[in-house]
Amino acid sequence: MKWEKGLPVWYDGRTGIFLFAGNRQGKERKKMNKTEQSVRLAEGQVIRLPVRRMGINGEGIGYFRKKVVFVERAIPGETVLARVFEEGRGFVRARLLRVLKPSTHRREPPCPVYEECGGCQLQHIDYPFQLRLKRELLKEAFSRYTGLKNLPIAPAVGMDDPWRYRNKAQLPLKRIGGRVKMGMYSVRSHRLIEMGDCAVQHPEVNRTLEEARRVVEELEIPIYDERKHTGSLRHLVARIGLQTGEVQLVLISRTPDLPREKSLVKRLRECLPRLASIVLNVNPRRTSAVWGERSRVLWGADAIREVLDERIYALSAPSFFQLNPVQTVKLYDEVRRAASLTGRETVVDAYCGVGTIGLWLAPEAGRVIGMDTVPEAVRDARENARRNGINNAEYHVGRAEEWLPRRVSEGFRPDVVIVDPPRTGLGGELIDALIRVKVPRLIYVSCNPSTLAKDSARLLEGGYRIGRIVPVDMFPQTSHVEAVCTLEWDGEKA
Ligand SMILES: C[S@@+](CC[C@H](N)C(=O)[O-])C[C@H]1O[C@@H](n2cnc3c(N)ncnc32)[C@H](O)[C@@H]1O
Repeated sequence: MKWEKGLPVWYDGRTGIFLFAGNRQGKERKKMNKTEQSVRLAEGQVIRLPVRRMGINGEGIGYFRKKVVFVERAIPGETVLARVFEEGRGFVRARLLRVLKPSTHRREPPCPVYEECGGCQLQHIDYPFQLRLKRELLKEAFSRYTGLKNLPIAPAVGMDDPWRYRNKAQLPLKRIGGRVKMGMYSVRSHRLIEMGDCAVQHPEVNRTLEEARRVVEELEIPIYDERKHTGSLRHLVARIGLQTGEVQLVLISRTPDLPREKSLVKRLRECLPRLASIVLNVNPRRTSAVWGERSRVLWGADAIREVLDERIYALSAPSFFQLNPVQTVKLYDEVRRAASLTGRETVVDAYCGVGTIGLWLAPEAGRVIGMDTVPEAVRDARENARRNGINNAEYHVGRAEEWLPRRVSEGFRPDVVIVDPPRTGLGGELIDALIRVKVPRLIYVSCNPSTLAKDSARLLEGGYRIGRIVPVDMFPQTSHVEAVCTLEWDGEKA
């Protein structure tokens, strides 16, 4: 007999289950017949689990009696003791109790709030192994959705220093007692975890947010209460141009104005001399979405500037921009390599944001056409083309899944199409249009291995073949994976 957290336990070698004395589930389980035991794995049971691989959310995954078991903070290669806390269809979630056989890649997470904060998932794993696991995630996703096992997936392109890389953070606020608190929500909850000096955010982003929080508290700006849907200020957002040092602060409010707005702007400017822009974004809805549709500049410029490899980019508050500028250069270089342009091609930059990828390629292309649904981003893209002396690029406001099929039906035939969609992936209409148009080179930039692999499976069925897949680590310490997947039109197959 062993002891676990003050309870005597028996290990049943046949089932691999630890049975607690006095535990109803344990007693009932002893009475079950063999078939029942092979399928039931109830809440509270403690199991011994060899961890086989990493899940998309960074959890360790093992298999127990044909069920997939997810255990947060367990590392592939380890054997752990875990307690089941949730049973789903064909899977269970279990909490890590003890690591019986630790991985050589396990390390002490440097962040003091790592266990509570939902921001990072891999700080307990050394960085080289994080990169290997991310590559494996892509491999598994492609194997599951396309059935292809030996795809040419390159080693993940990592960072020399995988800390303090994030150029932007958006944090919710809460008034608790007399204090204004700010932080991340802990996993699967709205419990606010104060983060202090976040180890993956740029120090200037941390400083801007903390100073702004202090000023908001000092001026007693009313904070939004999500339960009652009252108060004003919901989130603070800070973004920095790493090369220019310019900082933008966005105040996201339920109400169209903030009380003491003038004093607030004055104090923020006094406390934060690197601010180049203060914007109020209004989100009056009862929603967990952070951003509202309308923005108003309270002070300074409407956009900050960033420089990537000698190109300058304007970034308005609502426009998307990659969160890790150091890796963005490597990501776009990878896209340029994949495109292998000769100067004559027509290139489509679908989901273009502020035009970054298209402008990276424009000097080597005949013509670049980009589109995005956010009007501010398209305005930035046009301005960015002008500022960089690029006159063969045009940008449109529109949905890629509507724009491209319409143009294809009018006879438009691009040579290279780059798609860089949100996590949800490409729409069916866009995939159909890409199959109809038979693009010689289709470059899919993705931040979600599952949708990338699912969409690729449909493109493969339609006549494309996969050239190369390169993971680029845009988000060290987290389980997120970015990849550049090159697809080529396979004339023979079609
Ligand atoms: C992952 S970002 C990529 C942006 C850009 N390629 C870059 O590297 O910065 C996705 C972009 O798609 C835009 N977007 C979302 N849905 C869209 C759609 N249906 N059609 C076109 N653009 C869309 C978003 O506004 C965002 O700018």
